[in-house]
Amino acid sequence: MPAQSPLFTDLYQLTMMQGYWHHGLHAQEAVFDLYFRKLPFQGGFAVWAGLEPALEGLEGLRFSEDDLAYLEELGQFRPAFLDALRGWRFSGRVTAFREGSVVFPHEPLLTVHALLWEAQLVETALLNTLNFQTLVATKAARCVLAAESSRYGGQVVEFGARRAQGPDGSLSAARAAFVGGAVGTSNVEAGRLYGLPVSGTHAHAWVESFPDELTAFRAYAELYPDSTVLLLDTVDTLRSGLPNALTVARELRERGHELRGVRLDSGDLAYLSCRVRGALDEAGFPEVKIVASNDLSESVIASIIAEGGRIDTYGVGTQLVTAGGEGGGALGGVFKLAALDGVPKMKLTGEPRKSSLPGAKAVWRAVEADGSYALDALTLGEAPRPGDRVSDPTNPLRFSRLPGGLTWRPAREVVMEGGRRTLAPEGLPDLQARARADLARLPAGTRRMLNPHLYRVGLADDVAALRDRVAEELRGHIQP
Ligand SMILES: Nc1ncnc2c1ncn2[C@@H]1O[C@H](COP(=O)(O)OP(=O)(O)OP(=O)(O)O)[C@@H](O)[C@H]1O
Ligand SMILES: O=P(O)(O)OC[C@H]1O[C@H](OP(=O)(O)OP(=O)(O)O)[C@H](O)[C@@H]1O
Ligand SMILES: O=C(O)c1cccnc1
Repeated sequence: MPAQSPLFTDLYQLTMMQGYWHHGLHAQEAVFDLYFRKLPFQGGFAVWAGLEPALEGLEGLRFSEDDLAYLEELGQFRPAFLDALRGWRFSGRVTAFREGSVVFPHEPLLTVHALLWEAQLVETALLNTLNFQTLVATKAARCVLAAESSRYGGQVVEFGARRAQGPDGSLSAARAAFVGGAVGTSNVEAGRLYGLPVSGTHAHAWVESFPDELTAFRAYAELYPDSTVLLLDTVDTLRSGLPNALTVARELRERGHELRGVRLDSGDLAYLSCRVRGALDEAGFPEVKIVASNDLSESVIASIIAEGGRIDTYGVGTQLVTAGGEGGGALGGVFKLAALDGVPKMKLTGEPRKSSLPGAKAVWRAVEADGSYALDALTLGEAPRPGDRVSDPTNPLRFSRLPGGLTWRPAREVVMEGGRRTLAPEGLPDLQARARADLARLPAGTRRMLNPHLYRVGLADDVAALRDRVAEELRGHIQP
């Protein structure tokens, strides 16, 4: 959900805001870039998500009288500054990748051109929304790529509400998982809020609440004759759940209905799914789907498929909504000042990996003749040309010359002007479709889970030269 309160920010943004205002610096034209330095999950790509809620949040940002009263209570804010916040709104321009695009480290994913005090305030909420949703959309895309690698096909449903980082974490994870390719969620409120398909089966407690498993299965099927998915493992998957499900499937058919599916929730899911598939097919129920759950992740899904598993739908909870696994947990996106009143700015710092790129930059994506993506490049404006040199953002010693035969497209567009969205809100199915199409355009090695090929983002010489010049100027201030 968008964080629309202007108090959803770190205190220091507000204290700096007051400081800029106090010193008459607040109305300088600032340029801030939002980017991350490292791909999550040791993967080869990220799926950019959260832009819609982020823009919605920016557009609606206002200080209410309650907000101002609370700030006054904190005792650090002067009445004249609080007065200046009355009627304040975000009036900047935002340039960004379209939501659902595949994105890579070191490229500005979103750039804010705004008055310094406006841009400073919105850092926290922008990073909160975009870091988390990009992380979860990426995790979902990884699970979906794994599921779809089966020759029988496979889909992913988000099951994580009970294990998510709080109610708001669960809702935005459900949204982001859908952008990344999940077909729906078990979270009904997420379904309502975002218009996502909701689906589900039943729990062990249902079976335990009846005298025996068959009675429980029959009772559920009676109530939901066209959408029943029976959980097989409360007693014993193969020796009780499966035969009872077959009995119910036959009884439903006699009444003119079909059992929708069965769910496996423990044991060796590859082995069990093969046994269950075989039994269902043999009994004349090839259309009954097999759902699996139990601490699934992209690597477990890939393993089940490599073992010949026959699962149609993977219900992924904890690992998806908490974006677990190596290199997961959080996306380290940052928001860095790149220019102020036209003067390029950068952070140098003791750790070269963490220095930022000064100047207002354009991001370009090179497309091969067959439509696949070749590399991205940052310039100070112009499209890259064949023969231009591009260097690795973290290592100037690694550079190459751009080949010909590529079509260079601006990777981003203006999505907000004067604090108002210029891009009509896009539907979530469109965002999911964009993610799917973009992933398909990546070199296959970049989509690989293990040791993926690293997609190249290069700095054009104008960007690298500006960085070196600003860095040199900053070093000039270092005390001998
Ligand atoms: N064929 C498989 N290949 C790889 N991993 C699997 C396979 N089958 C299941 N797993 C995964 O192995 C892990 C452990 O499975 P197991 O059934 O032992 O879980 P458990 O948590 O001990 O069982 P329960 O949920 O009944 O307590 C789970 O993450 C599950 O998704
Ligand atoms: O495992 P996740 O990916 O988080 O997916 C959701 C899990 O939630 C349910 O389990 P439940 O809460 O009943 O716990 P249990 O299966 O561990 O007993 C369901 O049966 C799944 O196993
Ligand atoms: O519908 C289900 O089967 C479900 C939903 C949430 C978590 N575990 C299972």
